[in-house]
Amino acid sequence: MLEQQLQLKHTQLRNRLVMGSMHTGLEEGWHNRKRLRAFYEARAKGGTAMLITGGYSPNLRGKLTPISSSFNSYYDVFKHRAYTDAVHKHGGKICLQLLHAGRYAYHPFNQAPSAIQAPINPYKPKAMSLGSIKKTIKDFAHSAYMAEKAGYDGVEVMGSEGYLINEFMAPHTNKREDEFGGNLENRMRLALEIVKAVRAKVSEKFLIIFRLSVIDLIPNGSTPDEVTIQAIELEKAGVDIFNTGIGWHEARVPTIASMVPPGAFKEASKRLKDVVSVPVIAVNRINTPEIANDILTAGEADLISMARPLLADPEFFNKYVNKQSKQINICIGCNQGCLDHVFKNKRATCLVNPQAAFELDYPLEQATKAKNVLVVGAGPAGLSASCYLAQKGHHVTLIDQKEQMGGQFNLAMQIPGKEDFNHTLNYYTNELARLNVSVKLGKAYNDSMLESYDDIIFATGVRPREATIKCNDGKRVFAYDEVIRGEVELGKSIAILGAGGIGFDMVAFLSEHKSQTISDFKTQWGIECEPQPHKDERQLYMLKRSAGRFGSELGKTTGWIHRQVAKQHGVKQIADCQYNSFDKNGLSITVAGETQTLPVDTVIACIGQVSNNEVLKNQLDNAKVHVIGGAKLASAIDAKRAIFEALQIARSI
Ligand SMILES: Cc1cc2nc3c(=O)[nH]c(=O)nc-3n(C[C@H](O)[C@H](O)[C@H](O)COP(=O)(O)O)c2cc1C
Ligand code: SF4
Repeated sequence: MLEQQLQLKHTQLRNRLVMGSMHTGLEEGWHNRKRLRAFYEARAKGGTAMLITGGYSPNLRGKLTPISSSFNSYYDVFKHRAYTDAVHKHGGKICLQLLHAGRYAYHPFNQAPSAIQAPINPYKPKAMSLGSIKKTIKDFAHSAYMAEKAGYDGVEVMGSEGYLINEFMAPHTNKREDEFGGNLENRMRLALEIVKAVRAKVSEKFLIIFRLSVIDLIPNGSTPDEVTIQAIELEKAGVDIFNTGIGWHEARVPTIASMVPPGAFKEASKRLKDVVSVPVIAVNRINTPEIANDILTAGEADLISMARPLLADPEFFNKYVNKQSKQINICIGCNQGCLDHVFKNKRATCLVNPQAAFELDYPLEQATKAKNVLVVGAGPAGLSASCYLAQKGHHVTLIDQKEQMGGQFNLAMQIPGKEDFNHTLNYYTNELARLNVSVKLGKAYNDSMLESYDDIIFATGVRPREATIKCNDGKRVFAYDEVIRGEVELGKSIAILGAGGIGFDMVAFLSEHKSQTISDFKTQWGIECEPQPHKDERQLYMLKRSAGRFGSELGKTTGWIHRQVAKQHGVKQIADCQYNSFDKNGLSITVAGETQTLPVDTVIACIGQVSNNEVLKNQLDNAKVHVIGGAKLASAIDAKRAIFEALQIARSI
């Protein structure tokens, strides 16, 4: 169980929860030092047993980007003392991750075992010379030595996800003919020499965690048998704990997005556990105490890594151990606030917790005077605003003209792969009760309410934009919300108008897309990893007015998955398209000047939203009226912005 201590050789972990490595964007330079310290401190204070920092390169060439962080000097030692002290003060342990990016390094000086370019990087690597390999081994050892000086309890050597060490292990990227390439013994030599060199440079009590790629999910990666041998040899070389690595960054198999069922990769940790005698950490999409405990009690791992779940809630462990699990703000795997930010060189944060990595920027202070606040609308913006305001000590009333709370959350959680939005709705429902928010459903706003409150927040959300297509023969264009709510009868040949997030969600919904787990890849483990095509009952078309690529506005880390789902289900996509009319023969469209009729029996509009803000038209000049979320701007459904604005408005009242 999560609360059990774990005695390592010389170190005791106070429980089984590890914060997985996360590069937040606060690591570089000196100016964000206090912010990063506050970020780590909050997670240590929240009860997490051990934190692993984001990846730091042991040398210049291994940096992920030219401005990414490295760790190898006394300047770094001095800077990092602040982090290790803050974590130790709260009884936690902290390890530094050493990551050499190899051919994923996004700069022209990148190096790899062989000069084979990664499909996700425009920079072709140079094959490393023997001298360069030896120097890299020394650099890892030196960084570990410095990490111990900085007060770290250990290092995690990053040997997975397709970075340098992993590239040496896999025949896919290692075509060397010297002692570091060819047979398995040679391919794993770099990993083993790094571990031995680190062990020789640090004290006996200093932990070495190795993140081992258990399943590469690329063609010509390490086979399961090879992984077994790698693990056994690495343990002999001095590894104290194994962390599980799943899939290279270039793998076309979802490994962490919301479409991945929680706990999907526990079998990978189990495979490691079966062959080593040191503790093993399970990873990826373990987002509730229940899933964590199932894995621990089944003996599938000894420790549980949660990375994003600790962005979503730094108090995860304390809430669990104090029997307040219902109060945990659960990570929904959306990547919108965290990884999608990192890929845009923005600071990582969290959709459901905009204070993550902004602890010092957006604190929520207690109100000096408790006010009466009315929140209108119980969707993402209204729910979160009510909770933040009540946390500050205000008296909050939340009304919604509907009989059900949740707004757009209710639609989102019906989409395959977005079921976890249910967690967020449950979280807010529980918090409203705990914080004594007065909730009145089925109650519409009217101006007579203005008198009774000090402040009024309109969070009335959005409704679907209606399509203006001429319809004949009793046909009608359906709105996406009525389709998701099951209010209309659908045919077998369906045109989806719009190729934004909702258009792609509609594809997953109509094709009843099923996410795959690691079991589906069992027979192909390490050999062939392309998901198998599905057999669909319905023919779907996806149309958009603009020219260009479908799904170009989707998030970097999930857009490719949505496009892959559409491909798997044989969705026919037509861009640069004008919609003319819809009748019993189908949908008339004009593409590149030519008019044609698509043989569809159903048309669904996923063409955006309009704000539901009519009720406040007369009140815009009123100083006590505030508008947030979709009611303010309906350009796209955006729960991240809604919750962020809710936090900001609560901070200002
Ligand atoms: C913002 C962010 C940055 C990350 N940076 C690193 C990193 O530097 N090194 C690493 O090994 N993994 C990194 N990861 C991956 C996580 O360690 C973890 O494997 C992944 O998020 C899945 O676990 P989770 O479902 O518990 O979040 C990062 C993840 C996120 C969300
Ligand atoms: S942004 Fe989404 S995936 Fe990232 S931590 Fe928050 S809830 Fe989880």
